[in-house]
Amino acid sequence: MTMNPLALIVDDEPDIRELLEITLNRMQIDCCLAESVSQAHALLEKHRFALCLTDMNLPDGSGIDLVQHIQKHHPQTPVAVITAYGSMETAVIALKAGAFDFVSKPVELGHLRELVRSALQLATPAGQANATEEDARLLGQSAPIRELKETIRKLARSQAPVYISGESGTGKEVVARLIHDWGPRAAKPFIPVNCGAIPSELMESEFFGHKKGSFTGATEDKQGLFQAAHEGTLFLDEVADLPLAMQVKLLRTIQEKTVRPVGHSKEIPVNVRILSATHKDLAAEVAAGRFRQDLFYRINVIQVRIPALRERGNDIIYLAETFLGRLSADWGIRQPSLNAAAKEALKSYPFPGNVRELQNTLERALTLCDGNTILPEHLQLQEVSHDDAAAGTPTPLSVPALDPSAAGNSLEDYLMSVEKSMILKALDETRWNRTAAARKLGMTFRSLRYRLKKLGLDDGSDTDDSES
Ligand SMILES: Nc1ncnc2c1ncn2[C@@H]1O[C@H](COP(=O)(O)OP(=O)(O)OP(=O)(O)O)[C@@H](O)[C@H]1O
Repeated sequence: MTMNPLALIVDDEPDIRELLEITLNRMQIDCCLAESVSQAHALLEKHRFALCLTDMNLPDGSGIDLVQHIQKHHPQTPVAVITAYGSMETAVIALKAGAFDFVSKPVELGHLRELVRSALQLATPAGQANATEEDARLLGQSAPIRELKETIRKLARSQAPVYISGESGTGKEVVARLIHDWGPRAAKPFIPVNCGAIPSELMESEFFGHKKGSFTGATEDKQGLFQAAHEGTLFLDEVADLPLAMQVKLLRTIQEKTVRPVGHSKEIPVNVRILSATHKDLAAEVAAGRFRQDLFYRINVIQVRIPALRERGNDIIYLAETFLGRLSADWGIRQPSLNAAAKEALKSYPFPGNVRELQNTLERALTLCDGNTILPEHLQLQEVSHDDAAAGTPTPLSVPALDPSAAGNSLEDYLMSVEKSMILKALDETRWNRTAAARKLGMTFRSLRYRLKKLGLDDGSDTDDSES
C-alpha cells in the first residue's frame, strides 16, 4: 500500500477547512486540520507534512508567525498562505518571510490544485536533485558566489517573483535559469524574453498571443509568451525597457494570473513564475517616472544582486583557466598557461563587461599567444577607470537587496543589515576609500567611521583617506 502525502490545513473557519480538505482528498492527499497557530505547532511536532496551507488571521496569531516557525523548525515543508482578496501587501510579506506561494480568497480551486501540485513536486527527487554543488554554468568558489548559490537554492523552492540585479555580463540569465532548473518547475519551459528587443507595436501580441485575423498580418492564431511558459518560468530580461503602456498590461496579468490574447473575448488562466532582470537601476527608473511603482513592487518581491567579477577575488583566475580549458578543447589545441604577470593583470583589471568580457579577452589572447604561455600583452586589457567600470551598477542610494534569511529577524537587525549592505556597496564602489564612500552616502567621515565600528567593519585606522 502506498501512503498518501499529508497536508496541514490551518484555518479558523470550519467551512474553509472543509473545502480545502475535500479538494486535497480528491487529489489523494490526506489532511490534518488545525484552527489556530498553537494547534498547528502541536501537529507539526507529531507529523512530517508534505505541505501546509494556512489562513492569515488566526485566533492566536498570524499566518506569518506560522510561516516563520515552519521555516525555522520544519524547512522541508513548503507553506502557502491564504490571503484576503486584493491584499497584495500581505502576500508579499508572506513571500518575503519564506512562504512558497499564496492563494487569495475566495479560493479558486484550479489555482489551489496547481499550487498543491507544485508544492508536492518539491518533495520529489526531481524537485531537489538538480541543485548540484558544482554546476558548470555558475562557476566560482569565492564567498559571494557561494552565498549566491545558497540564495538560488532557497529561491528555487519558492514561487515568489525574483528581481535579479547586476552589471552587464555578470550572469543574470545564468542565475535565472538555475532558479528555474533547481526548482519544482524544472521539467516545464523556461522562456527568456529580451524586453528591449521586441518592437512596441508587436509587444502585446508577443506576450499574450493573438487570434487569427485580429489585425493585419495575423494570419494564424498565435500563442503568446505567457502561455508558452505555462507551469514554467518567464524571464523578463532588460525589464526596464518595457514601455509604460505594456507595464500596465503586464501588471494586470501578473495580478489576475490570466491572459487575454489580442482579438479574444475570454481570459485564459496561466500559471507562470516571473523572474526579471536589468543592468539598470530599477528603483531609479521608478523615481524618474519611467517604470511603474506598482509593477516594480510586484516583480521585486525578492531581490538578488549578482556581484561584479572584480568582487570575486581568485574566481577570476579560476574562471579564466576553466574558460581557457574549454576553448582549447573546442579548438583542439593544447591549453596554454597564464604567466604570473598575466594573472596579476587579470586580477587588477576591473572588467566592466564582467564574465562575458573575460570570455572575450581569453578568446582573443588564445589567438594572439604563441601556443604555450599567455602574457599580459596578449590580453590587450584597456585602461578603464573604476568609475567607468561601475557605470552600469545601481546608484548607492538604491534600495538594498533584501536578504531573505534576515526576514525573520527583528526590525533592528533588519535595519542594521540594510545599513551594512549600503555601506559595503559604497565602499566597494569607491575601492574602500572611506572619504569618498562617506561623500557618496551623504555623511561625514567621522560618522562613517562610527558606523563601521558599530558594524565590526573598522580596520582601526584613523586617517581620512583623502589625506593618504
Ligand atoms: N559564474 C559563471 N560561470 C561560468 N560562466 C558564466 C558565469 N557567469 C556568467 N557566465 C557566462 O557569461 C556570459 C554572460 O552571462 P549572462 O548572459 O547570464 O549575463 P547577463 O548578466 O545576463 O548579461 P546582460 O546584462 O548582458 O544580459 C554567458 O556566456 C554565461 O554563460
